Amino acid sequence: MPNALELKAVSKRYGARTALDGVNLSVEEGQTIAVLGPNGAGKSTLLNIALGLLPATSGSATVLGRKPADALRGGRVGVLLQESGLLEDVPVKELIAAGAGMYPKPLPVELTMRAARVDDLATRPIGKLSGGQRQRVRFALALIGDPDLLVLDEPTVGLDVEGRRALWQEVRARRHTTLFATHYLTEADDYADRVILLAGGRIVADGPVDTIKSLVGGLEVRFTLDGADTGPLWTLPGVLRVRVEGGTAVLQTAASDATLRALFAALPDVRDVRTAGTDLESAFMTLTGGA
Ligand SMILES: Nc1ncnc2c1ncn2[C@@H]1O[C@H](COP(=O)(O)OP(=O)(O)OP(=O)(O)O)[C@@H](O)[C@H]1O
Repeated sequence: MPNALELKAVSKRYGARTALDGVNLSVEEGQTIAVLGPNGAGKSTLLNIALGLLPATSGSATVLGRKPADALRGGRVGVLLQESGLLEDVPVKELIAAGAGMYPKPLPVELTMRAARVDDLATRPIGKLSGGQRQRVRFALALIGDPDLLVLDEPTVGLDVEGRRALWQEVRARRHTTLFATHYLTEADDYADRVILLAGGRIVADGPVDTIKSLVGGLEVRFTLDGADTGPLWTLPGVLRVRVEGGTAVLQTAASDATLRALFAALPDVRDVRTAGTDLESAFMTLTGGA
């Protein structure tokens, strides 16, 4: 069986700007993959190339063993893109039924509307919906073709807590391959089998969430910086990395006891000291250069 998605040495340049730089990615069927990265990292560009909506400058992309655009046209791929336009005057149910007509084997319209939680909006014109309701309609349109690959670009933007939970429940229930871009690290933590971390158009980490966390390693020691110079913090025993978040210093350490003893010796007045295991947010900050 071919991989759901295969990118080989894919680069994308917009004039002098490199948006993707030699990206290699194999996605097996059934995986749920989160694409994370700071603004401008190349997430949307990667997703659009995977969908065949954007040509790569070099390298190759295949979806389910075919050219991405052919897979999309053949109805094998469901898509939710950021801010994609919807016909304003058309009622919700009519739009989703029209969407169903574009696929060879669509799911039943009513079932899909329930799954995306738009069943109570059936007769409402799109133009009269809130931002979150429109996003749920986009999700219904992504599901309706019962696709083998679901590609979602920041799918939960504008959704309330319950809306987010319901969307991910639905994605998990389908058990098909899903590739999604998100800024919500908790979504990657909770719902992805695998995380791809992009920075500056390159994959800087790729693996299960736990592996990404362990790449950064060890524990964190946090404390209020109170204007102290961060330079000497690098010399404390065990310290792997130092960063500053607001007025808080965050030390990544391989030996928290030794780091703490030396910290108290170096800064006797240090306050608000806390230690914790590395979370995905810290891994993200470290691996993407704190962007
Ligand atoms: N049509 C375009 N023309 C020129 N540059 C572009 C174009 N689209 C994207 N870029 C640039 O390519 C880089 C990657 O953009 P992309 O939209 O893929 O990032 P992203 O990770 O999705 O960002 P965000 O988190 O802000 O959505 C950015 O530097 C962006 O400015």
